[in-house]
Amino acid sequence: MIQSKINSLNSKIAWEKIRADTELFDNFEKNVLPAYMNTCRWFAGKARIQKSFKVTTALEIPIEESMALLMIVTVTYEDGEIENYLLPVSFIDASHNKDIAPKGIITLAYINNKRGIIVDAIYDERFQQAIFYHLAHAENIEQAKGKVDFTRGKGFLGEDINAPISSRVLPVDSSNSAIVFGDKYFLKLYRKLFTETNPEVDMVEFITEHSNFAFIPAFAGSLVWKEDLNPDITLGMMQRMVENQADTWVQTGEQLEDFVDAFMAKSFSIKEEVFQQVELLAQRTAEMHLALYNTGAEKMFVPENFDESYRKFLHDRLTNLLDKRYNLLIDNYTKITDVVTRKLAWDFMEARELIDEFADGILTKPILSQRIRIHGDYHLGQVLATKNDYIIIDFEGEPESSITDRKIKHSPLKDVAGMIRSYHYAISAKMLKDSIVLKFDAHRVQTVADRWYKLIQQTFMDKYLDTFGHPHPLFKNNNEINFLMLIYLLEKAVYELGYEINYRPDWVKIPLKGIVNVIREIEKLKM
Ligand SMILES: Nc1ncnc2c1ncn2[C@@H]1O[C@H](COP(=O)(O)OP(=O)(O)O)[C@@H](O)[C@H]1O
Ligand SMILES: O=P(O)(O)O[C@H]1O[C@H](CO)[C@@H](O[C@H]2O[C@H](CO)[C@@H](O)[C@H](O)[C@H]2O)[C@H](O)[C@H]1O
Repeated sequence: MIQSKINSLNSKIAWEKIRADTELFDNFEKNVLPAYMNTCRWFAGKARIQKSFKVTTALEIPIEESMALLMIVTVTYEDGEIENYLLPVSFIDASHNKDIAPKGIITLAYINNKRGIIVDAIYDERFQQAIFYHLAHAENIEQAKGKVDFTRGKGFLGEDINAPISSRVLPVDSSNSAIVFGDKYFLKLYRKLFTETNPEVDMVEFITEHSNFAFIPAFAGSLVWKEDLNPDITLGMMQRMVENQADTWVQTGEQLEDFVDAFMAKSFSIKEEVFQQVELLAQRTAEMHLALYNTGAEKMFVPENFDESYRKFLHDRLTNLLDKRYNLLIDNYTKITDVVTRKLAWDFMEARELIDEFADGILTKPILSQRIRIHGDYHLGQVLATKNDYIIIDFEGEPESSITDRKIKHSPLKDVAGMIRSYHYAISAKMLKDSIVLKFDAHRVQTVADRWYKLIQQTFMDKYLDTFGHPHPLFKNNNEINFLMLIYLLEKAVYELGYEINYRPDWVKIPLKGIVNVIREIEKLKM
């Protein structure tokens, strides 16, 4: 790994003109950035062999009496792949004595005879306020190349355009960074950048501007770097801030504690309140899909058929994923020590032919259901629980897919499968607790977990489909619904197998059981 070689940066040039100091930039790229970025949670390349860090663009944003630079840092890896990251930076003079979170301090610096620190500007209040001001006034800031275009969405309240507002960084470490304004607005600054509009902005803006669906945080604005001859690059998006108790992964986990207590006391009990919540989430999910089903919409959102090219895409994707996961599983098989997990792995490996044959149905079966833009990475962690309802967030799409693939239309059943898998995870993870595993026979624990899962799955599916009413062009008939659900459940569980092998080996059993559940259903269809 590349290490930092200096403690401070020096320049005789004023900070506002710092781009002219090529020597400083060179130093920054070689000696400061690698060390700093490797400490950041949002930098996804930590485990890879890094070759270089280059500031390929530095967009200028005026801030109170100074300037912040929205740097686009291009990271090149040894295998030749590159990634672009957004790093906003500003210089804070020591005499201003600002209280900056230690993780925001990039380096000490002497700039134009002034001692200070170069910081990640999200921690600099001047930057926070400037961004809010530009969003509120929907300004364009001209750059050496193109402009930074700030837009204001329907979710931005007129009363806030000129009113003072407090700002702070949300202390949640995730793949992006968030600044919160007056507990009213949530601004996400994207860290990993893509040379196309981020799907999240497309989706949130579309739902806010073209439907009455109120269960996403309304779109309040975005900032985009636009250059005539190149695709737009989305830098950030602002939504209304949602007061929430927790996400539904946490909520479901808490409810499952009651279920586990009942099980320990030898009874099977799911509170009526739990079924009501599952139904409400299913209803909101269906309503989100109805908001996205807009036959009069522009091309990006108009519903499409299961044409040949989509069928081929879906089939290729599933079979490629299967190839990758079979190889990964074979490579890691000896690390699996648990007998039950080994047996599940065997069941999966032995079913390759059956799965391939079933997957070929994607190419050959008549499918008259339609497809639309969907959430794409839908699970319990992507839904915030408010006092009495749910708010759906994080429309960035599947983390492993390219931006172009994330914008492909699917049957909304793919989202449903994501959520059903998540319920399966919730009960399975809970049942892995030592207090249960050590006390009860594995077969009995599995039977009880299956029973919980089947009831919840059925409750979700029934309410989801009822909300659409029958028939609906998105779901031609039950045969298609069942076939597509199995395909998407399989795809998701096979994807998850990779995630668990790489990040949570103790949980490998969960997606394997999900895959084997699908195999058993396929076998039943053949009988
Ligand atoms: N509009 C919002 N209002 C309040 N909190 C939010 C909002 N959007 C996201 N969050 C919080 O920020 C966390 C990260 O948001 P998410 O959209 O998942 O970002 P990332 O893309 O960084 O994963 C969420 O789990 C939630 O706690
Ligand atoms: O939320 P991300 O987009 O980062 O998704 C990744 O991490 C998820 C875990 O946080 C992972 O989700 C899997 O585990 C969840 C429980 O932790 C479960 O609710 C999901 O159903 C399951 O897929 C996701 O697969 C991964 O891409």
